[in-house]
Amino acid sequence: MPNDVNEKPRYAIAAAVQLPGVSDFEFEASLTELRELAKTLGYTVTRTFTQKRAGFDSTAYLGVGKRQEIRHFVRGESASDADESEAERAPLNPLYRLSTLVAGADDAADAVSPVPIEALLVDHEISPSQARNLEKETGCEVMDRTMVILEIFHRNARSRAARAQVEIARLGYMAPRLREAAKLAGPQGRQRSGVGGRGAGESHTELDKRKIRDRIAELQLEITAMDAERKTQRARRQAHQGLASVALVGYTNAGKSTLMRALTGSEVLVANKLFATLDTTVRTLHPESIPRVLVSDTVGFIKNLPHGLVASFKSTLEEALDASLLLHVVDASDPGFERQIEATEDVLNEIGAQDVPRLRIFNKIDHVGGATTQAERAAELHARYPGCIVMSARRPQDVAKLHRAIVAFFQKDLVETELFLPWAAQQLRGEVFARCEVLEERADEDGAFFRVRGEQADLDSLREKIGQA
Ligand SMILES: Nc1nc2c(ncn2[C@@H]2O[C@H](COP(=O)(O)OP(=O)(O)OP(=O)(O)O)[C@@H](O)[C@H]2O)c(=O)[nH]1
Ligand SMILES: [Mg+2]
Repeated sequence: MPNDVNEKPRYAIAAAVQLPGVSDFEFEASLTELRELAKTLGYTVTRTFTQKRAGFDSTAYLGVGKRQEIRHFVRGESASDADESEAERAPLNPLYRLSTLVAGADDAADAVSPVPIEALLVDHEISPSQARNLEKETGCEVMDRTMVILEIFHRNARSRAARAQVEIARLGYMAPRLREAAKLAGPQGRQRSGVGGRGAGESHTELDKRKIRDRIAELQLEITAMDAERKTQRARRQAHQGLASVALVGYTNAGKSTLMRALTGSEVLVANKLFATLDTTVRTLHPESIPRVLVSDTVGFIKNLPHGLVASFKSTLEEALDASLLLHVVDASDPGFERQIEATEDVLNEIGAQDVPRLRIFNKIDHVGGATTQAERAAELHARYPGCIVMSARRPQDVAKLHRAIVAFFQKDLVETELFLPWAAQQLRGEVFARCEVLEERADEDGAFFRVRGEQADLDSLREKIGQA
């Protein structure tokens, strides 16, 4: 968003534990994604600390050694500074720091960051106490994957509905963290007094927790009201135009909004950022078809989408449930696209959309690089995912192909028939063309004959009108 460019650079480091059973590829892909998420928040990740462990350290997620290494990198000091030699303390000298950067030697275990580190991003959801201990030991603010995602949603939420949904998810994330803080705070955390609106014996934390519960309830009411509004709008749309609707769903940054623009000629937000879209927008497929098709753009998915967000965005995603066809957009140029397909399908199942027909769209084929050629990748995808579409949203001929596929899906159920329009009913001629695809037209002295293709319901209602005319 607009202020990103002017903001001063902010630096962060990333850390992750590689658990047994997680492949190197999967582990790296997830870390790459965390760095992308960080970039979306305005951070540059200067270094990544990784560690293989059988499980997370219960106290502070990472093992003691790794924690010390990070502290040293961030603060230029280690836990055992007292008995450190002069040579070991040298990294504190700014000139030394600069030289390590220039030499690209910052991967060394004893390196010190040449730039101030504002945050440590952890590639898992960790417990509040793990986060706090890690923070204490490393000397910098810790954000886990969930918090990073929540923060992005928070920044990108524009509409009232999206803001309310994100706030609920954030409050849900915060609530247990308050509880932890209360436990640790001990007796001081539990001031016993009845002043300031607090009930007798109610601690600050309990008060805060109550406030959070109240706020969540209030937001939920607001959302219910907005939902009702949305439902009415949706019902009106459906009554008006029949039920032909498709929803673009898929992993964040796959190109859903770009396709939405290309398919409908509308100006929705496209950005090379994660979770650029948080609201559902609905537009008509362009050029218009018979039947008329509505296209909706939806919020993107991601691996381990925080549960609070899935729940909060359910109403937004309901648009996807209502669709007659889901266009599952996949970034074919992303080496981790299979994992992204899985993550998307998990969320779709979670919201109960498993039975909605789906068309897989492998987008960004123009962006496939490396050892595989675009033709090879396309052939491989067609073989593995029968019926899929492989395309680039940047090529008009590909967009036209997708347009045809969408129209064909909705025309499957159309019936072909003949209509006779007597000269006395010519005022309905416009309606015939609007509701049906006219394949042939001929006329005689009584009126006009049309060979048409259309939906059974539309044809029935047209015949009735003609009969009454
Ligand atoms: N090379 C290439 N880039 C594309 C293509 N389609 C989209 N992009 C780019 O990919 C980035 C993300 O596109 P969006 O359309 O915003 O993606 P999205 O799926 O709506 O993302 P979210 O709203 O974050 O879920 C943008 O920089 C687009 O310009 C394509 O076919 N080829
Ligand atoms: Mg988008």
